[in-house]
This record gives sequence, C-alpha cells and structure tokens, in this order.
Amino acid sequence: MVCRYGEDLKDMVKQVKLYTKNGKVADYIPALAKANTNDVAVAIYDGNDICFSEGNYDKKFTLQSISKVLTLALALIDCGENIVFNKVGMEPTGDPFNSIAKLESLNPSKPLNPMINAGALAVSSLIKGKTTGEKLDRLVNFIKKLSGNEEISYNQEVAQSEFETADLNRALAYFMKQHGVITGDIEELLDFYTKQCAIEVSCNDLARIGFALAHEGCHPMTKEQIIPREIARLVKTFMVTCGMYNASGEFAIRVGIPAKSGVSGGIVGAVPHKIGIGIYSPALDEKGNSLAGMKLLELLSDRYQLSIF
Ligand SMILES: NC(=O)CC[C@H](N)C(=O)O
Repeated sequence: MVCRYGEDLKDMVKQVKLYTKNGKVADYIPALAKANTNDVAVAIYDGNDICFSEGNYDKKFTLQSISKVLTLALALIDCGENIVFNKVGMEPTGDPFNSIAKLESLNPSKPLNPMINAGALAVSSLIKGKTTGEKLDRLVNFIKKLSGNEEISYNQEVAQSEFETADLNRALAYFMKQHGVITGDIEELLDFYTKQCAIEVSCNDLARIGFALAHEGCHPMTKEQIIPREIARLVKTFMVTCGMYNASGEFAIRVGIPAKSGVSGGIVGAVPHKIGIGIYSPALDEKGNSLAGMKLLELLSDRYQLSIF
C-alpha cells in the first residue's frame, strides 16, 4: 500500500520496540499478565477508509481506562453536564489513577476528574439502563458505532479476573457511597465497571474511535453525529489534562495530542480535524502508561507536527 505514513511507521515501530524492555505488563489484574511484553502495534485512520498500520494491529486487547473516555461521553449524553459534574470534578490530580488519598482529604469528597478510577466509577454509575446487561449493551453499541465494528464485545476472562481482584476499586466505590457521591448497589457497579474495562478492541478500532473524537463526534462514513460536538470537545479536553494520569503534563509538552491510555497497553489519540491513532504495546512504565506507545506518539507528533499547541 502506498501511503504517507507507511514507511515512517515501520521505522518508528522498530525504534520504539527498544523501550518495551524497560517496561512491565500490568499484573494486578491477573489475566492481563498474559500479554506479550514485546508487542508494539499502531494504526492511523485518516477518514479515507485507509488505515496505515504496523505491527500486530489486528490483535485484540481490552480497553481498560480508555473506556473512561467513552463512558464519560455516554453519561453526558444520558444525563447532561449538570448531573455528571455534580458527581465528578474537572481538575487533574497529580496522583496515581487508583489513588484514594484526595477522596478523603477533599470536602465534599467528590472525585477530582472522570479519568481516575474514583471518577470513572462515579461516571459509570450514571449510565442509563435497568440492568448491568442493558447498560453494557448500550455502551457496546455506542463503541460499535464509533469504531464502525459490529463485532465489538467484552472479554469475559479479563472481566472476571478484575472483578475477583478489584478490592481497591471496591474500596473507592464504597467510600463514595458512604459520602453520597454514588447511590445504588456497589457490586453491580463493579460488575459493570469491570466489564466496561474488558471491552476488546484492536488498534484499527481505536484509530477509528480516535478519528470520530477528532472530528467532533461525527462518523466519517455515515456522517452521523454519534457524540454531540460539545461533548466531544469536553471529552478531548479531559484527554489533554488527565488522559495519561499523573504523566499528563509532560505528555502535553512532549506530544500535545489528546490521548487516553489504559493498563492493557492501549492508547487512543485524537488529532483534532486530522487523524485518529490506535496504539498497543503492553509494557508499561511505573505510572501505568505504555512506554513504547508514548514514545511512538512523540515520534509521530514531531514528524507530522501533530501537537495542538
Ligand atoms: N489505568 C487503567 O487502565 C485502570 C483500569 C483498570 N480496570 C482498573 O480499574 O484498575
């Protein structure tokens, strides 16, 4: 395939593969420990139904924290800004993604933003649906539309593995219930949250999701407005300020692309009005971001002047 990014991507993937040696796959969710540390894959979508891909770009992995961007968009569609931001704030934390510290020290104890686990749990509790199954179906359908992939579903083994070991997330959720941030049954919420995190995608899917976000929530083919413009703008802003957890500041300086990572090693990037990027490389740094993935985004940003700043 003759393309603008083709040869460059090959070189870049080769370069960043070295970084995988310095990272570790997440193992606090036991099923994630099976990932192959050396994997690096990337896909870029420019809206012309041509995906420039390199590495094992069709390999499936779970969304993990990337799902937080999508549940935020859906909760905003479902409930509107007032209700959502009554439960969760808009400020970066500077703390690890699963930290409980600020929940206790702040008054009221509402989570600082929707990209940390506490905030994401509060947001997930707002998704409309009578049962966990109904909520999950709505979320999966939303992701099917954004990615244009009808096959999207969740990985039961990863969901179960996280559900059985998610005691820190349980603690966050019970703490917030005690303080009136969350209402409803916490085990049901954990069931939904761990399934949402276990939704599987490939780099190609992520690149298409990134593209839709980059183009104000509009589907490139059908031109359907899947996410209202204002919500797409809001979500991308959170990706810039909080998308890489407590590495978001440095990432904004070095890369400058609205992006969201997950502990499976995935990253979605949305370059406004240009391209969507999907990356998979499960070797993580100590903050839980894909090492080779972040380096690859830095190379891409430099090479094609993709920083929004
Ligand atoms: N940073 C992440 O990707 C975290 C997501 C993971 N499911 C958790 O809640 O711990």
